[in-house]
Amino acid sequence: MAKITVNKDLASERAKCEFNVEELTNYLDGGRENTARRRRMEDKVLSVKELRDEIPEEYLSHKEKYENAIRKAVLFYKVQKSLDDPNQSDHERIRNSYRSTITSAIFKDNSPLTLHIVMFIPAIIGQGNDEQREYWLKRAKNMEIIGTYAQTELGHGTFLRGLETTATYDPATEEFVLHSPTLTAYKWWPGGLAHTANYCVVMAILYTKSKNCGIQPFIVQIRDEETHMPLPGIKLGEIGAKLGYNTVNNGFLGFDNHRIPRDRMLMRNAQVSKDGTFTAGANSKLTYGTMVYVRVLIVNNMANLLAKAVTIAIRYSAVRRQSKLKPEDPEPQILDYVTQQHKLFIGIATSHAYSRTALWLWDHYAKVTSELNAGKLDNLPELHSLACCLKVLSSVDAAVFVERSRLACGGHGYMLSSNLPQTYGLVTPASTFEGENTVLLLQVARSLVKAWQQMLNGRQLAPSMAYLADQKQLDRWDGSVNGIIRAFQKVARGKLAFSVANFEKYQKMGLSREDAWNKASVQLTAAAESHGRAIVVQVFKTETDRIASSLSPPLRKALDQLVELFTLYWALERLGDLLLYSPLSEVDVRDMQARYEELLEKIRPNAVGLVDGFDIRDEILNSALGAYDGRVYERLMEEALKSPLNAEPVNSSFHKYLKPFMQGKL
Ligand SMILES: CCCCCCCC/C=C\CCCCCCCCC/C=C/C(=O)SCCNC(=O)CCNC(=O)[C@H](O)C(C)(C)COP(=O)(O)OP(=O)(O)OC[C@H]1O[C@@H](n2cnc3c(N)ncnc32)[C@H](O)[C@@H]1OP(=O)(O)O
Ligand SMILES: Cc1cc2nc3c(=O)[nH]c(=O)nc-3n(C[C@H](O)[C@H](O)[C@H](O)COP(=O)(O)OP(=O)(O)OC[C@H]3O[C@@H](n4cnc5c(N)ncnc54)[C@H](O)[C@@H]3O)c2cc1C
Repeated sequence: MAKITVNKDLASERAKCEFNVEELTNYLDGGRENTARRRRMEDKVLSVKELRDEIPEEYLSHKEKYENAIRKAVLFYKVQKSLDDPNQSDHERIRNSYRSTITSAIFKDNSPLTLHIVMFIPAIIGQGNDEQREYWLKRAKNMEIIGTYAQTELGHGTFLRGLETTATYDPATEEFVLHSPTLTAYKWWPGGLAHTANYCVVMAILYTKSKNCGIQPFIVQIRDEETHMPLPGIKLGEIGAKLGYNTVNNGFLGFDNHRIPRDRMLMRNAQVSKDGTFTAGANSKLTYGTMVYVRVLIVNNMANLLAKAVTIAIRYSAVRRQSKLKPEDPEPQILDYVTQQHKLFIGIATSHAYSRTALWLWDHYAKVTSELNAGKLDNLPELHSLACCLKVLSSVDAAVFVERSRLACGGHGYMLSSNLPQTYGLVTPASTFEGENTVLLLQVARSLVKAWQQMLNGRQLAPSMAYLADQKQLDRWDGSVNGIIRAFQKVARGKLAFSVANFEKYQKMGLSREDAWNKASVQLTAAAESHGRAIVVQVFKTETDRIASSLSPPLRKALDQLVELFTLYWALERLGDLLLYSPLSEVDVRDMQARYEELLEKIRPNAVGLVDGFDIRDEILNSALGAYDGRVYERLMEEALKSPLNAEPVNSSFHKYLKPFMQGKL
């Protein structure tokens, strides 16, 4: 293997690191064997030359980008399949791949098959009865059919009960008639829907015996399996260029009285019999299960995307020298500016916080799902609330810290060759898709208000809300991590109590329950956000303590510093709340600030080691600024030279327009 020359600043950063980077990687992967397995998979995928782009994607046309993405998606799927361990359960397969970011090496802007894997197959698993699973899963898993999840419409994304697509049962032919009565009823957004999928799970309002039976899932063929032409009665297309996700092939879909057989309604929860009799499921919200599943996955996805961005920004900050700290000294590495550390170290800590939280949530999801399969529904409301609030917080924080990583790279962070703009394009839609964040916070608030009433009635609360029942005030400020976690719980409790009181006050003033809720909703969403913060700091701390106990002291210390930094960062961000709801004094604030600055200093020598520990290969980072060797300037120039405009010294537009214009001839 050719020896790589590493930038000397990066090399000396690596020499300074106080812990064993490989041990950190193994910790993140969940063990040495998992690291080895992940690397084997990466080696295998990256050895396929055809999966690499000859021309940078950004110089392709919209159409070429899609065609190239499909070419690679097919090949990538085959390589992945050849590496699959058939003995793993679906749960293990997902858990074991939580650190896999190899898809990013192939697609800068995500794959057109994402929705097939992430929603179509899970919708069949979650919504299909045994017979339907048997038939459709085999076809979907073998890629004999490609599907997506078509729920959102041009006129409605959030409000599912307001969807306009109808599925009307016709007992005479034992068929459902799918129809889009208006333009706003067109399905709009589903990934892969435009030109990739030939099937989809369509969420539509079911009518049988002239009754609205609510939103139900239907598996619908939309294109001919041979010719790929849209079937009669189906209008399909692409929704156009977007901020990101441009290779995901998001589409629109309209139905003109399109008929499908009765057995195409996915009938795990509710059923329609041959004569049109509707049997409701145990809980109508089980129909929303696919969204819960994806919200859980998003938390992990956000942690991985943030790890990527912060790896790029930290390495770049170790290489980049700018300005002067002291007049007599040379220009320092920008990583030596404490403001730069403040911008970036929180990104490292946040990625750790959400990857720990994501695993914790995934295990919780798996437990509740197996209960649901056994007919026990008691823990569904808590799971829904947790998935909503952790999806919201992880997506908001990832978007903020990815963008901060980009800004921290100055002008070069604006270059597509840094891969930071595209990474932002991948994190920011997560605040909207799978439930718009404000709307999901209102769902969390709804569950908190309910819990509050249960507490007042002396009933037991779900474990993640149990802290609400602790009425004791904090008698003194405790600045330890555990002390701050308790303070965050007091903040969440206090804000909830305040918003419930206002919600009730507005009703007493004569507003309807709905109007009072709307009027109190800014406070309610703030309480929901605080609840989420309390959960994340607590899970981050307890899960790190639990898993890191057997690590070497230097690594343990580095992880404890990240947990403390994360906790202090949010305490300092939320000073107003803490001053209102905890016994925090001005002196305590000064102490916290001092400790925060001390932590930045302690983390500084380990910063490059910490991002190296994420073990994200150059091919996955795809960044001129973030490569392992730190050849930032050389790579920027190499990438610049790939611009098609650099293929000729004089562009034809000079003779056509500029020259006549400058010579006054145009
Ligand atoms: C760590 C392991 C990870 C491993 C990772 C492995 C590798 C995986 C690789 C990559 C993963 C990458 C993932 C990222 C890519 C993702 C691409 C995503 C593409 C996007 C797709 C989409 O966006 S699909 C469309 C999504 N749409 C939405 O989310 C719509 C949002 N709206 C709603 O959900 C509802 O309408 C809303 C909840 C807002 C309101 O519903 P409504 O019927 O009006 O209900 P309401 O009256 O308000 O409440 C009634 C009652 O129901 C309860 N409830 C609501 N929802 C649920 C639910 N889902 N489950 C359970 N209960 C629910 C609600 O709380 C109320 O309860 P009560 O208060 O009455 O008790
Ligand atoms: C990249 C991307 C991929 C997507 N992929 C898919 C897909 O594969 N399949 C699919 O079905 N959908 C998909 N979607 C659609 C996505 O799920 C919706 O955009 C999302 O659910 C939000 O709905 P909306 O766009 O209708 O926003 P709206 O609900 O119209 O929200 C607009 C504003 O109104 C506010 N608002 C709405 N309702 C309330 C309320 N009750 N209280 C307070 N404020 C409210 C929101 O907070 C927001 O500020 C995708 C979207 C994106 C961006």
